[in-house]
Amino acid sequence: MRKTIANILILDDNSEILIAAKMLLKRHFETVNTHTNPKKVIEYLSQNTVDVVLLDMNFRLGFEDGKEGIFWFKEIKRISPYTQVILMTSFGNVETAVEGIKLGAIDYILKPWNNEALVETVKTAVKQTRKKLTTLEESTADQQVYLGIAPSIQKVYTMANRVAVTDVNTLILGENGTGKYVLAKYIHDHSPRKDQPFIHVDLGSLNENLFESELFGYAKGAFTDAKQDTEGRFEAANGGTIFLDEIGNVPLHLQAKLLQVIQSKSVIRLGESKQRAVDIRIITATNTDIEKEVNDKMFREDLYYRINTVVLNLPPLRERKEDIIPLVNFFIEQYATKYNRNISSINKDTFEALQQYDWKGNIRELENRIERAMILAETDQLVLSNFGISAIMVEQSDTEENTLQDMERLSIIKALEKNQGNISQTADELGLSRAALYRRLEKYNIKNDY
Ligand SMILES: Nc1ncnc2c1ncn2[C@@H]1O[C@H](COP(=O)(O)OP(=O)(O)OP(=O)(O)O)[C@@H](O)[C@H]1O
Repeated sequence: MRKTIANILILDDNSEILIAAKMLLKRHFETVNTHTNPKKVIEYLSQNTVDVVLLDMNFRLGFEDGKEGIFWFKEIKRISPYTQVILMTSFGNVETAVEGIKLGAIDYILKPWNNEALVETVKTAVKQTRKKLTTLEESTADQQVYLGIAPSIQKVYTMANRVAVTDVNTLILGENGTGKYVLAKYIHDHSPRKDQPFIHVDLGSLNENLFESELFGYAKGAFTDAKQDTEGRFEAANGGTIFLDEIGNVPLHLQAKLLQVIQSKSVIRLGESKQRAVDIRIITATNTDIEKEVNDKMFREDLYYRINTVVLNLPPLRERKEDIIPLVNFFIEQYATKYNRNISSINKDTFEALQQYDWKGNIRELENRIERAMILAETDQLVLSNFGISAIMVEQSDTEENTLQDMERLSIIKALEKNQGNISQTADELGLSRAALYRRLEKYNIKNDY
């Protein structure tokens, strides 16, 4: 059975209910998580996109009037307005559930539930969330992008402007949250294909069963659930751009199938033999060290050379610290509008701490933390605790980085000494290219006067 790609969260204090609901829903939806603690759920929602929450109305014995459910329902909607909430209630509490519906819950179900009805209710809710998110994506299609002042990022966007007007295959590299999707969309929006579709496929989230049917489409009857002829994502992108995200996570045998489409610019739907030509521009991205994957024979070399005509390297945020404060201001402005908050300032110490913090999750983490701060702030000035960051975390991230950098500096000096300043031998010993070694000598201000 084809599972619906969706993230479902079930929140109930009764672990038996959680197990039963998870077992049922896991058969129909890609990701199903459960939780007994509503506070943890709020934290999870501020970091993740959740399509649907199934929310129990009563948490503690003796508090069975459903009021707690309403409280947590409001919290969920405040943190994640696009998530749909289905209330779970017992017969005696229908009135409170109806109150929840008036406040915006999509539906309620009575415990014990009917399995089929529950699955259908969740499916309808997922569709609603998707509709809202698509509208949101469309309305933010020409959302402002903060390009950045650091030379490393400016180089990337200058290059992006140049490749945008061509059709060359472009590979975007960067850690999680560095803006690979944003850059791919930017290239599309600045290309002659901008009025045609931009199709984003997260290859990492497609399991093997879905891979071919999602990408290549299928003919009616090709498998049990194939009720009608359906085009795949490559065909949907015809005339425009397809963005193949997380390409480094595709298993070897499926890489061959991708290579074939990229080479021939045509697809064959499952259950058909007819080739269908597609006019597409291909942008790929990964956060893996793809060259290493190629060397380790985990990624096909021929596919790598197909996709990497131009490579754009997005630097992590900790290596472009000059962009942290402008990005903070950028997101404050966006979320002030979204949450209707009159916040425009941060105290100086907080600014400094934000700049020191190492942002392992890059721009995504920064954006999430600012959104959280904008929701939680009690005054019109943001303080560090609103970001969920403590002074200790800042200090640790700073010393961790320093220690690592100190260690790297020291090992370079030792290797240089040992090889009496010979750059090629030193680079070899350190497993670096000559260029990479020169960059580090400059970065750590090491003079090679051996
Ligand atoms: N230049 C930018 N200007 C404004 N917002 C940005 C920029 N780059 C990234 N962001 C924001 O940061 C978040 C992460 O960006 P994006 O999804 O493009 O990163 P990614 O590298 O594709 O992440 P992942 O590898 O985890 O999929 C998004 O919410 C995006 O809106």
